[in-house]
Amino acid sequence: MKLSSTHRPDPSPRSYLLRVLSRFVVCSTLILVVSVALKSRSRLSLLLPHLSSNPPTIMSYQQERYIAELAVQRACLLTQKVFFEKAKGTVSKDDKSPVTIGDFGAQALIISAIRKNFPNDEIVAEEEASSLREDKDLSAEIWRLVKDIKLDDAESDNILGGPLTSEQSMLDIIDNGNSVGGPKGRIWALDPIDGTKGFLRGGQYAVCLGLMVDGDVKVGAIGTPNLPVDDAAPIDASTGAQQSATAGNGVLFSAILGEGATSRPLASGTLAASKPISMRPVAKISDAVFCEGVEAAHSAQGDNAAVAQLLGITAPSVRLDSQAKYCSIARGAGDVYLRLPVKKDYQEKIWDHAAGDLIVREAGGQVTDIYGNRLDFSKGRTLAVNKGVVAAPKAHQDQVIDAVKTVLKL
Ligand SMILES: Nc1ncnc2c1ncn2[C@@H]1O[C@H](COP(=O)(O)O)[C@@H](OP(=O)(O)O)[C@H]1O
Ligand SMILES: [Mg+2]
Ligand SMILES: [Mg+2]
Ligand SMILES: [Mg+2]
Repeated sequence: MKLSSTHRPDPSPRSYLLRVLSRFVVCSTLILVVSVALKSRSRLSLLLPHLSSNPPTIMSYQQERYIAELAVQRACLLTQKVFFEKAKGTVSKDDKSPVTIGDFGAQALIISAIRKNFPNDEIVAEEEASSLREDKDLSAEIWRLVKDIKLDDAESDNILGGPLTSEQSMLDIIDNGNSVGGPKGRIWALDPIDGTKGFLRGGQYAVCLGLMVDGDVKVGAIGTPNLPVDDAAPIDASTGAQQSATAGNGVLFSAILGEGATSRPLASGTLAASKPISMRPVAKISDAVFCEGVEAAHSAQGDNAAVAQLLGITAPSVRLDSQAKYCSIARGAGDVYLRLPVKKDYQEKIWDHAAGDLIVREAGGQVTDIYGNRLDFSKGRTLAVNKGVVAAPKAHQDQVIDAVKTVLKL
């Protein structure tokens, strides 16, 4: 009989078994290869997020926090040196606000550490070097200071890139903080000395660094060399320049989004041990203690007092310069931070708030503007769409905002 081309004779049981077996082997090898490829891709995408079509949910920022804290700690060695000098090399900026050799020097040291560790990141920093390029004596004075600052621990100092190489490179590094900011990418916000007026007066000041990713603050670190290490040390309500009799002064605060806030004593080498911090539970808002700025030109103290009165708060407000206010309420030394606007057209600067905003929120607080909107760090170098700042325990934020709206007739 002639066989058609499609017709095959029935296979023998042996060859049939062999065919089934070989198909099974091919199929299972294929399944294995595909599943291994998928697994390693998802593992890789955690490290290289651009490989994944969905952004990874876990991104820990531990390294960024570590570098930020170490860089702030090193910069505080410089600011502390200048703090105890009578002449702080103060010059007046175009807006008439002061800037000292401490501000310039701290900015150079911190930007150099960021450049070394995260060379592709952008930086929005408060100061720029144009006045130093015209004032050779001041530039030389800052360089004399900066070149000798190092952490006691050589390995930690090397991680930050070691000493800067020349006066000229120091000026260029200071000008690296000129990013326009915005809603995309990794951008650091740096205030080398926040509360310069407090720094000059002998009060509180803070060295502040935050990392924003796509306009959202992910990491914050703040060094406050004049805050007491002891969270419960009494604060002088009129000056804020208190001394702790026991544990001494100098605290380093930090936070990572979603991972809580911590504090540790400021050290001079490796980082000291940290502990979690949180806002104080306040049963009734009338029990709360207000923090506000010392400078009447920076926040409306009369309006602050009217809000306090409306809320039934009788304790005197504690006046502190700088983001030490955010840090204080984050560790329960005070409960509410009010920064009600003095001038209608003033735009708050992102470096004055980025790190403090995150530290307070991670300690259990809420931070908004006077309308109750979250601070928006994606609008450039200023908080262009916000007015003023209100920070309070989460449970009481709405009540405080209502009082603010009543007092300001919003
Ligand atoms: N009219 C104004 N309203 C609000 N903040 C102002 C202001 N003029 C200056 N500032 C900011 O207030 C900051 C100090 O805040 P505080 O009064 O809470 O200590 C200053 O930071 P620098 O000291 O870094 O320049 C400056 O950026
Ligand atoms: Mg300033
Ligand atoms: Mg500032
Ligand atoms: Mg400043």
